[in-house]
Amino acid sequence: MVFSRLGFTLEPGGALLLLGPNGSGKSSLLRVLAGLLRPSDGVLEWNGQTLTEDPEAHAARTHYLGHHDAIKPVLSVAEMVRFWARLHRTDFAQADRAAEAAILRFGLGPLADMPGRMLSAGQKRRVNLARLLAAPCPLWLMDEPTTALDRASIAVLETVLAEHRAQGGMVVLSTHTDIVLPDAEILSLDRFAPAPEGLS
Ligand SMILES: Nc1ncnc2c1ncn2[C@@H]1O[C@H](COP(=O)(O)OP(=O)(O)OP(=O)(O)O)[C@@H](O)[C@H]1O
Repeated sequence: MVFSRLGFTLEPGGALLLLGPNGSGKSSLLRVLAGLLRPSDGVLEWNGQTLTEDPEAHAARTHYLGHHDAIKPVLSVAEMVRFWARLHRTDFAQADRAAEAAILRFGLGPLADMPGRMLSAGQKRRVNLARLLAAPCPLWLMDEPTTALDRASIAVLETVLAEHRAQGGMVVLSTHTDIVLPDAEILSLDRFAPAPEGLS
């Protein structure tokens, strides 16, 4: 067991910051919240409806950014972001405009035609972050999103997070570094570690 007796509620515009040492369960909790991992006990609800009742609806309203960047080596930056934008919209012209705006927002304009295999670690991470803006979703689940980002890119991300929340979006984010997330509720995973055997 990784954690137990853990509970929280996230309101529109809210943010939850997951903290804790390596192995305390931050990624596991994010995967549970994304519907990728089933908890052995407990429930997750969205507006009173259990997630398992309609997993596709939950996937459609959720962005999950895990440790691995979803980068195709042969696709260009523009093609990858456009792919994500089109996946979430029916109006392709609108999707392409959103993709372009997302690319510019994360400073990827000069790299738009660069194939994924030539990107640096921080550039790959920025392409993944551009997905957030290219395809609007209310719930952002982010596993250490600042990894490999330079200070300027972290500042852009902080602004993007604030704008998302100002529009009623929600964020659950794990990190080992400092990130500005005003009024975020803090969940320290080590507080929910199961008691060692014999002490429970
Ligand atoms: N697929 C799996 N099967 C078995 N155990 C796993 C699996 N994935 C993770 N674990 C274990 O669950 C625990 C929590 O891992 P998790 O990746 O959630 O931690 P974390 O808090 O995100 O760590 P880090 O800060 O290192 O990213 C660890 O002890 C890990 O070994």
